[in-house]
Amino acid sequence: MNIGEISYTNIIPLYYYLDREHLMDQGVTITHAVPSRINALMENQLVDIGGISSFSFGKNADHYSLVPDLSVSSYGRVNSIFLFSKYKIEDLSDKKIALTSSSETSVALLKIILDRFYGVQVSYQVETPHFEKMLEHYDACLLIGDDAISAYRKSGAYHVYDLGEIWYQQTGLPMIFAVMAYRNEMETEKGSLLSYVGKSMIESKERCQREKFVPVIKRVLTEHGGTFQFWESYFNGLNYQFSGEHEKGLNLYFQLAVECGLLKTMPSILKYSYK
Ligand SMILES: C=C(O[C@@H]1C=C(C(=O)O)C=C[C@H]1O)C(=O)O
Repeated sequence: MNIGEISYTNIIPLYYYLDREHLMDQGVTITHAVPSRINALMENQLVDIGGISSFSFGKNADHYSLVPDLSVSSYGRVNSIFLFSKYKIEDLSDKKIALTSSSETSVALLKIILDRFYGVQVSYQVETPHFEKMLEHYDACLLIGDDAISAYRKSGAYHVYDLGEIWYQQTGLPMIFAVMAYRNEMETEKGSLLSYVGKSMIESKERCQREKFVPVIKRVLTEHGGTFQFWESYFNGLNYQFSGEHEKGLNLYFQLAVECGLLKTMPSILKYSYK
């Protein structure tokens, strides 16, 4: 079994307390990469279970199921998914926007927000995430994850929009950026290991929450700098559940994606029930 692990700070709580040695003994490997890469590896059956963009789950819902109770979501500001713009969002008509190549959920979310919530038509181009280079050539850029956090520190005079905040203001529902999904074959091929991995991720998340993320924050500080207070409010602003409200939020996102022509059909959300 190969587990996909997104190489961003926001998803660490779901993986932090995994017993990696035990997993290795079971023949499990772990692949680290940005979300779009994990999504592609899972589509190509090279990753079996992992945090993936919720949009990628929507595209592949016939072949994937959700590990219950897990997501990377926000009710309002997410603080790591930003549109940095030279213009106010309502004045972006006919402008050129650079989209990070690392994302699928937020790329579709931005298109939904501009089309459906602001009624502005723009042109898009996918680019390697690089704050300065993107804004040298484009009127605005979308960055996510740790790229967005470091760009925010130098965003100075640009208009900065948090997509989680806009989604919540417009819909009153949480925005689900990542889900924990597995390829359906795993249920028959690796049922007990799948169950162990899913339960371990839930336990990891719950322990991190009980500890108020302190051990995670200490590790993140050594790798990414910043202040304890910043990371504390970052992790507390994120939501790692998958409740009925999350399902509502995800279904609305999928419905709008279908209406905008970003998804072909409305996906159905299947959840695993542990035996
Ligand atoms: C909260 C975030 O959510 C991420 C956004 C994703 C996307 O846009 O495809 C995918 C996985 C999430 O980890 C973030 O990266 O800042």
